[in-house]
Amino acid sequence: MIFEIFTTTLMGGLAGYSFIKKSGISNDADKIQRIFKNAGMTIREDGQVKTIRLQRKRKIEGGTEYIYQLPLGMSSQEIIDKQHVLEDGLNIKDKIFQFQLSDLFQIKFDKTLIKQIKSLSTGKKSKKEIEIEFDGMLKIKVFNKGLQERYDWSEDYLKRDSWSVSIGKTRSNIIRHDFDEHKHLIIAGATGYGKSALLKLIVTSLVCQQPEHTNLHLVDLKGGSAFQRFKNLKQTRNFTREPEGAKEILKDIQQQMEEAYKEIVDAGYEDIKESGIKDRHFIIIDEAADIADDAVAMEVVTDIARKGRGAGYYLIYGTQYPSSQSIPQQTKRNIPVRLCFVLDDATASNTALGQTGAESLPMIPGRGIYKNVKTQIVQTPFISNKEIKKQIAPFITIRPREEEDSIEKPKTSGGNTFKLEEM
Ligand SMILES: Nc1ncnc2c1ncn2[C@@H]1O[C@H](COP(=O)(O)OP(=O)(O)OP(=O)(O)O)[C@@H](O)[C@H]1O
Repeated sequence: MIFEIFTTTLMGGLAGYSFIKKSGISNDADKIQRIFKNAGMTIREDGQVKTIRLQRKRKIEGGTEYIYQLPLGMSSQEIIDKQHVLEDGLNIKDKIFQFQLSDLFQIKFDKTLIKQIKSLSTGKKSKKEIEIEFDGMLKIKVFNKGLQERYDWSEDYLKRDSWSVSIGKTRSNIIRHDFDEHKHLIIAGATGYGKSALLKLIVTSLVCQQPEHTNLHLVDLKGGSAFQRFKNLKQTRNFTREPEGAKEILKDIQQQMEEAYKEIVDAGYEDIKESGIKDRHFIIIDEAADIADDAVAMEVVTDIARKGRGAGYYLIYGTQYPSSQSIPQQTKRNIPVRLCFVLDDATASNTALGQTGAESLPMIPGRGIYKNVKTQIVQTPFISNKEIKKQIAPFITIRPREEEDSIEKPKTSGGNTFKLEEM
């Protein structure tokens, strides 16, 4: 019976394979070339239409890399912006049943055999995903399967005594954001795709990795539920859920930051790293759009983005409504590193990321684009509230009631532990 199913499927596969081969559409290199022409990714030179030229291809883990030469006058950014057009083109089905010979060879003879054959015959294959890079040559990596849809955070991702936080996985790498190197971070994304989860993960990691030197200023304008669990951490210097409270805290931080920077410079150092001071301050704002109308608060945000790096005041700025109001131009210029989950449209993606792409991410919580030097698609680790509770438990202080009340107000001292004379 099993043999019969297998041989029938094999014959069907062979027929399908030879049809696809004949029509030339199984070949991703040909498809890419056609997509470029059809989508107008061409230039005109001496009256001729020119597009990318395939130089070579090679097998990589999970797919194939195609290496192209760009014609003079075509920009790689233009191609990166059209990644979704390429991806859609490569995933267009030419018929209901579509499988290749290689799919049949991957069948495992175990108790899932029937399921595997069924999924082949219903054509439920994983969507192909691509990554584009330009380093003088245009490299298009085509992966036969999508990125892992979820992975759980574990303690192994912690890097003790470091400001480098694990924030995602690509197919081949763990991506870490090193706050001492890249300082600020903008996190954008439509509601429900992992922004708050990532902010909680960052706070937990910082507290566990640098418990003695992390200073948190938490502005939770989404109702206070996400950051509430961090309110009584010994590292929490300020906590508010109100836009008005946020303004007061921000003004106070601005003053502290300026004093700290002056001390560093007066002592003859260029920045906090050079001074050897170990403390760092993280101003974490969840829903920046809620203070976007407040000119004073926004002026302070821009100032921290501009001057905070030298003084060790780092901004982590989350919003689900990226716009020119919620992320002013100057703030954007000073925060080149972004992590963007799926967004409503290309305009929002352009605002948050400086390029399109976030609008066509798959609707998978935790799937995002991390833009640093390179632009990479990542899956962020998932950390449960139970795990957060376990990790931060050693750092919770039970505050006397009076102090508990005052944490909503900015603290003018205590948060700033810059003591150069102690070094
Ligand atoms: N990295 C992840 N991997 C898998 N699932 C995730 C991940 N991050 C978040 N989720 C799931 O998505 C849900 C929504 O996440 P989260 O609350 O972080 O979204 P959000 O973008 O902050 O939304 P909102 O703005 O409405 O709070 C979580 O409850 C969780 O179930």
